Amino acid sequence: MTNPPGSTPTGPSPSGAPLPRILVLNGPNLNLLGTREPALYGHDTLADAERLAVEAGARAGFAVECLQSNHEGVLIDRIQAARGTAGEADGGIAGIVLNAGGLTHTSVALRDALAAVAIPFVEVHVSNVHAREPFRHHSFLSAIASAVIVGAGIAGYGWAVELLARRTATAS
Ligand SMILES: O=C1C[C@@](O)(C(=O)O)C[C@@H](O)[C@@H]1O
Repeated sequence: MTNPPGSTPTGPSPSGAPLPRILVLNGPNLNLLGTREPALYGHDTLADAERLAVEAGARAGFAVECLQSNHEGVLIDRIQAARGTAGEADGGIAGIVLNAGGLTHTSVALRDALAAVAIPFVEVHVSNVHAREPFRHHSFLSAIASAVIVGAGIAGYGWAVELLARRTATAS
């Protein structure tokens, strides 16, 4: 269900006004969800996770755009492109759900991009990273995240969208 950047799978609101958008970004190896180390990550696929996010967005009046990439720069480019778009005519990006995979534990550049755009984001991990190897206990992203959801399986994607939708509605 990975959509090209700019797509709005849930369409305009009944009034015809564009829906605000939530961007669901997945990093390296998350395209393998469902077949990758199922004892750790379960059998649900990335398409299943994205479907939960789209459905949660639709219930809350948000369009959801999904992108997965194994390349750090692609993720950073998409985050940068979202900067300052929140009020734009196409709805703009009001929030980001991010599972950065292994980049979570290594990428200062991804953190810098998120800090630069100042768009609220929820960090999601399918597995409980704190119950795993020590190198997964540190995240470069958590300190600047609105919230962190770990170990809830793919349910975390739907909850993250719901949380961003609520917080965005409260903030405006
Ligand atoms: O790729 C991943 C997946 C992950 O982000 C998760 O969703 O549990 C946890 C990371 O440590 C790992 O590198």
